[in-house]
Amino acid sequence: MLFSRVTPAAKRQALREALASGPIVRMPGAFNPLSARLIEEKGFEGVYVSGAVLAADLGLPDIGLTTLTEVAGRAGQIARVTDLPALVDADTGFGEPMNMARTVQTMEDAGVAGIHVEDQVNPKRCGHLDGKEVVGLGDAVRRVRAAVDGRRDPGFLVMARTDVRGTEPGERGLRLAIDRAKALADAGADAIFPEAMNDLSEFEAVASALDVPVLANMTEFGKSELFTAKQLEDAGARIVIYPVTLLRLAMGTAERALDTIAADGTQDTLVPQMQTRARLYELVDYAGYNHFDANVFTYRP
Ligand SMILES: C[C@](O)(C(=O)O)[C@H](CC(=O)O)C(=O)O
Ligand SMILES: [Mg+2]
Repeated sequence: MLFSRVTPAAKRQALREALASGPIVRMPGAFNPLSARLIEEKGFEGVYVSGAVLAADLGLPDIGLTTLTEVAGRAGQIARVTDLPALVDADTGFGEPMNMARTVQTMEDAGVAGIHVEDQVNPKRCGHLDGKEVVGLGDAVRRVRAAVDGRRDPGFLVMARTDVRGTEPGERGLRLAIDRAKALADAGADAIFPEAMNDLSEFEAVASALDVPVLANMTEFGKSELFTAKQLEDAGARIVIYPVTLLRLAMGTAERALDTIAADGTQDTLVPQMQTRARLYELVDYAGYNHFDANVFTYRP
């Protein structure tokens, strides 16, 4: 049935082991619990819970309006239906360092495997937009230290994201981002998310300068080209996220479908593109609930 029997501690361990060796860890963004089921079935190693998706889902821009309670609630709903580890976007930590400690503990309680916290000022914005601002090194380090000190499960992954790359163009921006990443790793971050890298050589430069795993963000319509998992792995990245991909595809399809219904007066031509009723029931394990009540699953395709 639709819940995971793998404990949060075991999921955290699995993520750490996968990051330490073997192929790159691929994490598509789950825009809801159901899509997390699909991600697991298709053989991915983890699910990503995107702040941009969560905000968009609520009809909000991704500028730090969502609350810890909202994000942890949704992340927990996603984590409970999959055996995969979930990595959650904790934006700037939902407050000052003191809040950061509480953020980590709330995320632990939600059963997720780890979070990333970024060094942008509030209000934050998408890491691939221009005009971002970051906090000073001292504040960025304090956020990471508070997260690391606040966690109760040492297996819980605290990833530090730096948005410094996007604040300065050229070679200097990259150098500053690497320096910041090193300092955040020294402060105790288990992994680094260097945001808005321009090309593969930049991922390579960051990964080779650090002893901790590095994440590559393959968001569409951003600063980075869309590299393959293999290319990123060869460049030294240990984890790749496709944060908004499924939502963008689903919304693209929804928009076109509405146009078709409005134009034709029926959705009839769209039915072959749809996930069938049978497939949906399979994903939610409708039949499994018969264990409690044999009259529940009466559907025959
Ligand atoms: C990864 C990210 O933080 C997210 O919230 O998913 C975003 C993605 C996006 O807006 O495309 C980001 O800042 O890169
Ligand atoms: Mg985000």
